[in-house]
Amino acid sequence: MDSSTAANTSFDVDSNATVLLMGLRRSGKSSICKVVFHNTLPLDTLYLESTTKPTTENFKSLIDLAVIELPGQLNLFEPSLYDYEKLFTSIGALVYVIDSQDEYLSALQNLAVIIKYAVSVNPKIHIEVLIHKIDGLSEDFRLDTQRDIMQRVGDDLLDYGLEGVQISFYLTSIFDHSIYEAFSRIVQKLIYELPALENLLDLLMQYSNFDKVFLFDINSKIYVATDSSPVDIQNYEVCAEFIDVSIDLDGLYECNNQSQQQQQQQQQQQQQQHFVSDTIIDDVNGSNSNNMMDDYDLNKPNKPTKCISRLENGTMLYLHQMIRGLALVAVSRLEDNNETTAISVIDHNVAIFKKSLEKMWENAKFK
Ligand SMILES: Nc1nc2c(ncn2[C@@H]2O[C@H](COP(=O)(O)OP(=O)(O)OP(=O)(O)O)[C@@H](O)[C@H]2O)c(=O)[nH]1
Repeated sequence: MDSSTAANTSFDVDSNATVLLMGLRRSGKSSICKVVFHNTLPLDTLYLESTTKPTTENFKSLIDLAVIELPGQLNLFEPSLYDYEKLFTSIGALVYVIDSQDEYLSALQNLAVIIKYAVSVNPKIHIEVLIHKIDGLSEDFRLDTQRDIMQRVGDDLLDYGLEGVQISFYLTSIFDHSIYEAFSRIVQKLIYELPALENLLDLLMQYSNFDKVFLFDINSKIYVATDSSPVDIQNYEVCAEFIDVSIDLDGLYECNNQSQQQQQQQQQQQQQQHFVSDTIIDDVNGSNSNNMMDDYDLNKPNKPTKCISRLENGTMLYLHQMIRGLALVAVSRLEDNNETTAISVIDHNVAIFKKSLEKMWENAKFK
């Protein structure tokens, strides 16, 4: 990949890179925030207290994302302290959470009223519906539920004369990767220049013999972009787990005086995740003391990490830390015999990709 092939475009993020999370009480809003953005274990959300007032969380990644959660008991049309018009005009996406394990007809009525209001004050708003807690439904029943909900929402909008409104539906659960996949797709809609990023990733894939490549936000495991081939959830899972393994190995590499017990634990964890022992971890700048999570503190110097591993089935995983707490993670079915040359080519291409990303970021209007 030569540097002139890398698109020379700047990317803007939506000035409204704010997601409004709504849904009835106990639908799962706080749990989603905790699991996706704070790495809370799903079971630790069981006894979360009810949210009583709007909360905002800010996440710095490729875009500076804000997630506002409105308590389930708030009624938009009761006189209140909150300026809903201002709120709805300033958001990029409305994410409405429906508890699929519960009786959902009242949630659907509530959703239709909210959509009607949202599009009247902000016609450009993205409307995203999470059919949530699907872990409690059988495979067949999940699809039936989705069909039923989509049909009813469509009918309700028709009654309001809003048949043209675009709504995306996702089947989600905090107990598997579906919630990350849904949030990845939602966040991507707020990045204006996503097509340019996808083009760059397509080029990188083509010149580097990758089968799939993701640009991940390291902390949340949301992917902010991927190449244009379809996402296979297994590829996503293996790449997301590889980030954790790389971080663990990075820590191991950093602390020479780490106790033997900790090292054993990390080795066990690595084996559990089916990674073979020929993982190479490398600091691209030549210094050994780095931690990928450092990139989150944007005031700290950027010390990128690279990690390569071969799975038992021969697949190669390649991770390279980028800017803004992001990591490029790729899957390749590269043969063993030409590995060294191929990795040099990949390193070269990835370095060009990273420069293009830096350039895009420098030129971004909204930071
Ligand atoms: N089975 C299952 N339970 C979930 C899932 N997500 C959340 N829950 C559970 O649902 C319950 C309510 O979750 P909360 O996150 O508190 O719901 P909320 O929408 O924030 O509720 P309010 O603050 O009252 O508006 C908790 O016991 C969670 O553990 C899921 O994907 N599957």
